[in-house]
Amino acid sequence: MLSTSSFGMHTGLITMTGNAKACLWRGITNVWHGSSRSKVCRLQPDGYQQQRSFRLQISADRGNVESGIPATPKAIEADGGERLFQYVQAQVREPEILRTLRQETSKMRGGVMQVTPDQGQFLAMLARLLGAEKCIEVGVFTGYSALAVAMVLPDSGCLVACDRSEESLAIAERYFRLAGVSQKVDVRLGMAVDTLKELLAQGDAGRYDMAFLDADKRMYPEYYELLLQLVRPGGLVIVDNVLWHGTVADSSVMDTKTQSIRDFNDFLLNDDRIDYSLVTVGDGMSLCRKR
Ligand SMILES: C[S@@+](CC[C@H](N)C(=O)[O-])C[C@H]1O[C@@H](n2cnc3c(N)ncnc32)[C@H](O)[C@@H]1O
Repeated sequence: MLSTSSFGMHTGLITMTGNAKACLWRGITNVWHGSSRSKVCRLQPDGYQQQRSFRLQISADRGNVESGIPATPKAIEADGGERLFQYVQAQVREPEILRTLRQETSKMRGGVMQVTPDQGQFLAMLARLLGAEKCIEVGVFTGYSALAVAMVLPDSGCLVACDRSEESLAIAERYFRLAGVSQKVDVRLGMAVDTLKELLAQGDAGRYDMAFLDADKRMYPEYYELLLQLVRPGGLVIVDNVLWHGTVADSSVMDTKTQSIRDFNDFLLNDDRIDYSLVTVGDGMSLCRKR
């Protein structure tokens, strides 16, 4: 059940009770089933979804005394996550072209799928830290994360951008042109597994510095194995949505998608081919550095 103090306005408060959780962004409502705790979230005036796993996950859980791990990081606990998320987004140096793309995408059906501004900036930072020349993205959509990375690649660099949606890629390509990075982006329309296998067949194993995985979640294990072959030792495979709106930590949620992400996270935790760090940026990103 949804109730709201000013439903339809960009700054309204939504209270979620019963068997529904909702997260709202510009003019679009997404409701999914989950636990019955009452939640509050604020509509976004600026076109990005609140992908705050922690905010949705705040519970009566006060942490584990035995392990010494607190319930939530101090800043989030003090704030509830809401203002802090807004504050973090306001600290992003978002180029105008990315802001325009984000705002256009947020009005589209499925606009919630694009990464948040801090994620885009974080990916660009990782590409710079790696001195990346060759990157791959699996799951481009309208191109926010791909553009964030392509913009920081050197002129000699290349991003292979994979997606199966012609319609989404058309928007992405328009923005690549507007940003003047088209020559650095190799757009591949089709099923991403086929594209990755083609790259391996043409001898690209170990040639990539960084890969970003943000497509169909149940295929993550297969993409990951292919991407791990494509990146060089010391290169990064970055996996998005590994917290799945916080549901991975809620033992009452047992749907197959959540469970597949939990299983995949556990697999990464134990994979000794990589150095591994799960960071709570956006909806959770796993950094997998190939050893
Ligand atoms: C979460 S969105 C990607 C968001 C994007 N990274 C961004 O920042 O806007 C997932 C994308 O994966 C694509 N996708 C899903 N399954 C795919 C597959 N099997 N092969 C290629 N692309 C796929 C979808 O078409 C969709 O555009």
